[in-house]
Formats: sequence, C-alpha cells, structure tokens
Amino acid sequence: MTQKLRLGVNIDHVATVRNARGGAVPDPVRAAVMAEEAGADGITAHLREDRRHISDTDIEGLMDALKGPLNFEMAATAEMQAIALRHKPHAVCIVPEKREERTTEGGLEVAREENSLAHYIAPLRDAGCRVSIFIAADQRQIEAAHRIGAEVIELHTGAYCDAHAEGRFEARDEELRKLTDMAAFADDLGLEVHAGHGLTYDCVGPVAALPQVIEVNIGHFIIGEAIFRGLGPAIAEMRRVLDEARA
Ligand SMILES: CC(=O)[C@@H](O)[C@H](O)COP(=O)(O)O
Ligand SMILES: NCC(=O)COP(=O)(O)O
Repeated sequence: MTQKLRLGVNIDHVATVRNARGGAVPDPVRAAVMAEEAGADGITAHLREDRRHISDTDIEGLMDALKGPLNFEMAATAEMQAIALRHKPHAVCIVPEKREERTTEGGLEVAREENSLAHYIAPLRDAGCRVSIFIAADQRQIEAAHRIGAEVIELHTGAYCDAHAEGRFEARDEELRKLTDMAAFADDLGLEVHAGHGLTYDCVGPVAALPQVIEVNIGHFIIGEAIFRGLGPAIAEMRRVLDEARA
C-alpha cells in the first residue's frame, strides 16, 4: 500500500505580507498553529539571509508554539548553522540562496561542494536534526547528497510547475519524467524523498501520485488561496487533492 503523503505547509509568505508594512500582523506563527489545526503534518519556514520574510523571532515563536515538526529551510552558511544548532528543529533543509533572486531558482550544487557540505551537515545530524537537501532532479546531485550523509532530499518542482502554468505541456511532461525517475533513483539509494516549490491544486496531482514521495511542502499557493477561502479550507482542499491523487 502507498504510504500516506505528508503535507508540510510553508508559512513564509504570511511574513511577506506582514513585512510589506512592518509591524506584527499577519503573524506567521499564528498561521502555522492554524495550519497544524487544519491538518498540516508539518510546518516549513525559510529564514533567508536577507530576512525578506521569516525573521529570527518567527523561528523562536515557531519552536515554542508548534506541536508538530518544523522543517527549517536555510542556506549553508555559518550564521544559519549556529541558529539551527541553537533551536534544533526536527528537520533542516539546505537550500541554495541568491540575494538577487525572486524565489529559490534551482537545487543545491552538492556535487561540486561535497567535502564542505559533508562537514557542514555533520553537526546538524549530531544535534538530532534530519538533514534534507533541496535539489534538482539530477542523478549526479542526488548521488552526491547520498554520499555526504543527507537522510532526505526535496526535489525542486518549480520547473515542472512553471511549464504547467505557462501551457508548455511537452516541457512539463519532460520535467515530470525527470521527477519520476529521480524519485525512484533516490528511494533506491535509501534517501527519503520530498518534493516542493510552486505546487498548486492544478499541478500537484502527478507529483503526489509518485509512490516514493512521502512529503510535499507547499507555501505560496496555499497562502494566496487562503485570501479567498480562509487558511483552514485552503489546506483542507489541498489535503483532499493529495488524497485523491494518492488513492
Ligand atoms: C526553498 C523553497 O522553495 C521555499 O522556501 C521558497 O523558497 C520560499 O519562498 P521564496 O523563495 O519566495 O523565499
Ligand atoms: N520547499 C518548498 C516550499 O517550502 C514551498 O515552496 P512554495 O510552495 O512556496 O513555492
């Protein structure tokens, strides 16, 4: 039987709205607690180096308020490692970050940085965090993630979602083929496979149907949809779509 798919809700863009005006509202910690109550299996938050959305105080608030796991996304810097080691979240997901990008553009370059990343993640693993690598559907990078001792990979679904949204269906199907092959490849290596970035009700189905994917992390779309439906109903509908794809 296919394992139930976990839904991680990313609350970064509640903070984006708050930061548009400064001040304290809307509060991403409140959104995270509501998301848990609405059935999220975990909460994801990305503390960017430039603090454009989530803040250090948000991470403290999440660690205090959450009943379930926090997946803490961060770049592989000394500053972020120290923050992760202070809070010891359930999971740390290492993501590539460029100051000038609008959103996370690709997967982490692991193959070229294998030695330094192996040393970087060792203390995080020793502290009890599950280490995940946000990665493109690329065999070379997945092999490198396995060699450095990561337990989890999260496949970047952005190119697949963009091609779907733009009606480039051949390109979308090619991206889905890569995700399908690489989810199976990573699973064979013993890596836990997650997926995320840009997923919507419209395009999540084929990714959710991949039996090796055991968690999806979805943020921007759910927070946007919450404007129209409310956060709880937006999450409940995502849960319904995931369950239908998995059935
Ligand atoms: C790594 C990832 O996919 C998310 O954390 C996403 O990056 C958050 O949103 P921004 O990329 O807009 O900061
Ligand atoms: N790691 C992906 C994530 O947390 C959510 O990405 P998005 O749905 O906000 O694009």
